[in-house]
Amino acid sequence: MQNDSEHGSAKIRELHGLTRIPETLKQSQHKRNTHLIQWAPKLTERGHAPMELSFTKLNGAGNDFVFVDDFSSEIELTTSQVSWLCDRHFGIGADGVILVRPSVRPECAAYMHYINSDGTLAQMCGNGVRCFAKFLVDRGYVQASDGSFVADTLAGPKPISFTVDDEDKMLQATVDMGHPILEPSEVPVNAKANATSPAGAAYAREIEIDSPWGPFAFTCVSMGNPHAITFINDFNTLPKDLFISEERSLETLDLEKIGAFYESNPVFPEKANIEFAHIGEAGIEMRVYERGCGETLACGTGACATCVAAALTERTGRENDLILRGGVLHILWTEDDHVMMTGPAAEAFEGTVVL
Ligand SMILES: N[C@H](CCC[C@H](N)C(=O)O)C(=O)O
Repeated sequence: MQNDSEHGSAKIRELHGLTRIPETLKQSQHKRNTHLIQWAPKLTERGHAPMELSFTKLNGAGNDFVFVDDFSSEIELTTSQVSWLCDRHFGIGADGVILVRPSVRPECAAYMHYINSDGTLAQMCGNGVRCFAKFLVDRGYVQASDGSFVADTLAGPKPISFTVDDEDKMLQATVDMGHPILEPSEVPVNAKANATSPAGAAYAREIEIDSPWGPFAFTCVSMGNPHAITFINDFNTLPKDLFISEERSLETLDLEKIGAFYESNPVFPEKANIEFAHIGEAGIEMRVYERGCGETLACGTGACATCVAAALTERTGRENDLILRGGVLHILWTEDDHVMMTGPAAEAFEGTVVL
């Protein structure tokens, strides 16, 4: 007969579909009789020798990342290793992992390899590339006195200018995020272009996509990665069960429900980052449900895409403060079609893990 604690553990394991206790857990349970379920791949089951991994934790406006110096280009992480590194209870905790590698482009200082917390690769990461700047400056790969460099990404080279505040160890960077991509087939989104931008580009403007809570109108913009932005003027027009409290506002919108529904909607063949925006008095208020991550406190490419969408739909001008849960990003969509993103980057701590 199982005693209560073993019965309880069996119940938890059953819930999580774990049919056996890893050896390491048996010892820990034996010693500390805990219900800890380790998601970390067991040392003895990796099929390779344990890998010691030094990392640095950085964030841009609360969008946080595990950085790894991979200038030797030897590190390949499995999906389960990325998920464990990003797990906020059993691992380090982050929205994604960034491997810093050499660039093949002579004009670029290094290449940023961004992986979402679910292990999927993404073309670009705006908050991540500002943290990338801080990582390179702090380690002397880029001289602080230079004040600028070019980062290599899957979305192409991104020129960055930066200042370093030695006092609070913060870095402020302005990144040329390049041209917004508006052609529906390139976002990509399965929708016909129904509008033309001032520069003459066809795009999907306020296309209605139905949901169990009614249709939402999305404007679709890529910054190298796909974004779908919906603007909500009056939250009281939305169903009550879309909110986590009686108050109906952007802050109480149940993003786990509505964000997840649209992130994987078949209208987005490569899924999409979903932004919910409201034009406020101090700027564009925005929350984001990210592809491959879920809700994050900020999204740089999402802030860029939302600024472009707000200007395209004549809600605002081409320069806006994007007010996110984790901070404010300043976005300018220039007349010559470059999106300039300005914001902070900070380091939290360094460490070493064994994978
Ligand atoms: N947080 C990132 C975006 C990550 C995009 C990723 N979720 C995807 O496109 O799959 C940013 O600051 O731009």
